[in-house]
Amino acid sequence: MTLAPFGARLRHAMDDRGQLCVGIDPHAALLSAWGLGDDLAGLETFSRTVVEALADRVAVLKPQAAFYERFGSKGVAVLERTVAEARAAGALVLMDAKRGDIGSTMAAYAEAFLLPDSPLFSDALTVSPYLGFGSLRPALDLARAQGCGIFALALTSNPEGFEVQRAANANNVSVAQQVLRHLAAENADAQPLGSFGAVVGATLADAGVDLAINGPLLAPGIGAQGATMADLPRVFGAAVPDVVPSVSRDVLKHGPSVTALREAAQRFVDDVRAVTLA
Ligand SMILES: O=c1ccn([C@@H]2O[C@H](COP(=O)(O)O)[C@@H](O)[C@H]2O)c(=O)[nH]1
Repeated sequence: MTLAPFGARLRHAMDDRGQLCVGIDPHAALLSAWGLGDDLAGLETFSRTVVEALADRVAVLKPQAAFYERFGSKGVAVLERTVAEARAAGALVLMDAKRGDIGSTMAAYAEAFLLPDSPLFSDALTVSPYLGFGSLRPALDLARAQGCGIFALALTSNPEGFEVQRAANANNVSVAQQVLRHLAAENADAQPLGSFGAVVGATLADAGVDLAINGPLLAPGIGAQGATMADLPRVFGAAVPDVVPSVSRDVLKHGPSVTALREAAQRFVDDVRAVTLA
């Protein structure tokens, strides 16, 4: 069955459930705080609990692949189950794997995450455009064909990103702005929202770029990295309705109580709603 375009599915999910992405980041410190071992059993219980708590109510769940890969193939198997269970429970799954390589290799990464028969099939994938936006073509094309989404790093939430992403070409156009222009071209004419998004940190003093890409803007950095939902209007301006604020540790620290995880996520959803209605 062919999926509807990711952008349309995301818009619907955000209208229905609110603008929030919760990251599934099983840090060793969180496993310990939840009373779990830093091992495969802990990884599985942690992931299952987050899915049980949130997959039927938040718009997007974003597993961070690194925390599964550190356990090798058995950790990746937990990731496969986590993705499948989260999708089955109704969440859109954005795989945070930040893949990026020459085009021929990018095609294999795209198949790993965006081909429906793949064990890691996800609704969307984060990618790095720093081998040149054109190197992402196989992933962009496969995502479009399968009703999936792509989120390309534009202005990341970490301070170290500045020297690369704010560097400018001879026409004084920053690298980030060029990425955003490419995304806007991919989203041309898409309704109600394009499927090709950008990662723009909520931690930025201001975006300083044109964010009108007709696509979603994933905004990590809220909570543990210091940003709040109140920062969204300053960073994103008129694009706030297309922002998918992303929170990992500041929700996850409330586990393992399912109720407390749900309440924490709901507080963030309410905070975003307050900002968008202001
Ligand atoms: O610019 C970026 C891109 C991705 N991330 C990822 O988001 C989460 C943030 O976790 P918190 O606990 O909410 O800080 C994590 O998986 C990062 O790899 C980001 O932070 N910034």
